[in-house]
Amino acid sequence: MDDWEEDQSPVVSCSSGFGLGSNGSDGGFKSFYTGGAGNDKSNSEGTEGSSWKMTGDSFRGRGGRGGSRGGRGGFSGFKSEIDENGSDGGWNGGESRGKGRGGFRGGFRSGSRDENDENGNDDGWKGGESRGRGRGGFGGGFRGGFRDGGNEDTGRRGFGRENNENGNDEGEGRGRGRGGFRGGFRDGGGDESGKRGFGRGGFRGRNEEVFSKVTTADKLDQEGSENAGPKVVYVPPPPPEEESSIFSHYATGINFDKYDDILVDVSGSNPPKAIMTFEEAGLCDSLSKNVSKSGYVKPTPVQKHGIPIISAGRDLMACAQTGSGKTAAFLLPILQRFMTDGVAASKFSEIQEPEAIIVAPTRELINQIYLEARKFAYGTCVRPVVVYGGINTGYTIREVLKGCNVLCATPGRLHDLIGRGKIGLSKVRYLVLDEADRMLDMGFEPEMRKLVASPGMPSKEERQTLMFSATYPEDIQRMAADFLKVDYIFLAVGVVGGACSDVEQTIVQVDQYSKRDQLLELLRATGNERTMVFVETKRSADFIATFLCQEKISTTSIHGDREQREREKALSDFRLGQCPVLVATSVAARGLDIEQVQHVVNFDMPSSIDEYVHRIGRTGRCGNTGRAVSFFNPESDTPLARSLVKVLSGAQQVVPKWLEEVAFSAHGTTGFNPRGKVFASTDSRKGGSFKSDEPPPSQTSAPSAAAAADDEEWE
Ligand SMILES: Nc1ncnc2c1ncn2[C@@H]1O[C@H](COP(=O)(O)OP(=O)(O)OP(=O)(O)O)[C@@H](O)[C@H]1O
Repeated sequence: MDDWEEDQSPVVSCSSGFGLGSNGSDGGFKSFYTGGAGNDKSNSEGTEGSSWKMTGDSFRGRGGRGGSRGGRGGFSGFKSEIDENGSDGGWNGGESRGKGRGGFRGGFRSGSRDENDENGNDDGWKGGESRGRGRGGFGGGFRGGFRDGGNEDTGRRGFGRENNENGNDEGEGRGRGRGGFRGGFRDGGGDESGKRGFGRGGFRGRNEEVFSKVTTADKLDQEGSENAGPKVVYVPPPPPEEESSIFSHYATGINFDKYDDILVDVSGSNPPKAIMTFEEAGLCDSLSKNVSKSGYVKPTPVQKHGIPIISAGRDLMACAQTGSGKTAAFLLPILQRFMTDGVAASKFSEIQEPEAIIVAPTRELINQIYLEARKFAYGTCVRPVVVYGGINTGYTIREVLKGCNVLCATPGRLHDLIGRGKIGLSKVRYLVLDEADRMLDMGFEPEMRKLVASPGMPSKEERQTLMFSATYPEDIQRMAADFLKVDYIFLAVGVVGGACSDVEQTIVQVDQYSKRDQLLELLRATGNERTMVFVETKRSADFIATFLCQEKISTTSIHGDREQREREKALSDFRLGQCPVLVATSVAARGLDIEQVQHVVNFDMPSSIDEYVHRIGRTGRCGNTGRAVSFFNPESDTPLARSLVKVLSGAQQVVPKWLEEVAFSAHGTTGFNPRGKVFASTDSRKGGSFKSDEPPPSQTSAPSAAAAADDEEWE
């Protein structure tokens, strides 16, 4: 990536006001405009840091902010946006064109709204254009055109046409740029839509909200700094206040009691004895009440073992199958300790020092963990807070400063708040890594190392570190040991990396071109049952969602190119059954606990077997049964065959003959016993016996290459 690209601040949102400006460096120029309402427009060039502000009479909120940042010798990018409450209507547009090194690179994005929803989110239409030439040619792009993203009450004026209930956007794009074109007409709607437009093709403009990895996330939401990237305006709806919603839960399934039969392996010196009931956990009254209000009658194995281990002050690396209650396994003992020892009373302070920090890889997952923490802490003095990217920083900071005992965070936003001096680490007693293998893989490992090395963070000897996942590649286990005390306990419930046996897994051999028809057939057969369809790239998520909508299957989608507001709306529509089909990338593969997901479809096979295990684990949770159908294309998915056979066998599933043959032919037969004991519950300190059969990276499958190209959307 060249310097210029690193300098880009993706456009996050656009809404009201009209802004035009630029903010350059290195011999470029810098200017900034904060505009109020309507058509006000500023175009300031060549002024270092000039700025002006106005507040529109007719609008309550601060107006849009527009700016374009330029790299050396030019400028690029544009953003326009609203304030955190987004209460202002009007319209907004922005344009930027500029010269980059050796050429132009620029962008334009404009937006407008007619009416806001209650959160002030920008519905209505948005349009945008970005044009420009980068080094040696075009590096700009276009995204937008007309975008009509409203709900029923919005988005009916302006240029946008009436949109579907899902708020999917329709846009027109034109442009040239490196890598082609993305735009054209995009129409991703529900029943009423999806008929117009040319889909999304080719080019992908650069100034979109695309990456939410830490480095970008740090830039994303910086507020109050002219040098910063665009301000994120989204403020999520407040969490439920009524007890019935806080404690709403789904019933455990018929296989819940079978959890007791799962083999458990606890290794490490002097592990505390498991508990058999919640009463034995010694929870205080409030917690006990909250546990029963949550519908928990008896602990799952990971809770039976995990709770006493954590209560005894031991570090823990725990592996248990998807949907088996890992979240409560770490939350309950932490909260109990806080109740026993006391925590700082929640009160406003310019810096908050949480006693527990929980990190997870995606925004939706950390929010879910927060809601669980809030549920179990209900009626106690412990205040959990959640922070994640894609929502307004000012709002987030205000929430944190009100008091924070348990901080649930995605890494990018966590580091941002630490950097701003809003979070101090010196009181941290618990550090929890949920989806620990993901938190320690290449993407997040540096962030985690940075976190534990941050000023004030107690050393591993002085804090308790807890790691949870359903999968633990051995190399990650070894690395995880760097974060844990030497005598940590390794807890494996069932087979490490094994799939949940309550999910009936079917592998269907397909070729690339028959997948869509097969998906359609399958979804027509499942009717209104809730189904998650996993695809490998963000682009195909949009494409498949659009296709299904055109086929009158009410579908929504979630992936990292969608704004946070859209992501949360999609999830909520899916949860509520308004859209029974959710097309998702791996951003939704881990941790999400959604009631009544009966089916998972792997439209594209994932590139790793662990990802497969997490994806299919979105169904068959908490003793309920579920089904997973996976489209296996031998042309691209063969490298996964052998691991897949093992996972199927390990979960007592039927292994198709053809898959065994593919697995044999791909890897030879030495030592291959598809029916044998396929996994061991293995602590890597014992030498380990879990060996991945996935090929080394050079042999990765086509989807994984595609995914790499599309990049992924972890927070
Ligand atoms: N002891 C229990 N009794 C009844 N329900 C439970 C119990 N423990 C957890 N649950 C419920 O089971 C569901 C799955 O729990 P949770 O999300 O913690 O699973 P998980 O192991 O973290 O899954 P994943 O690996 O997918 O992250 C949740 O709805 C949770 O409330």
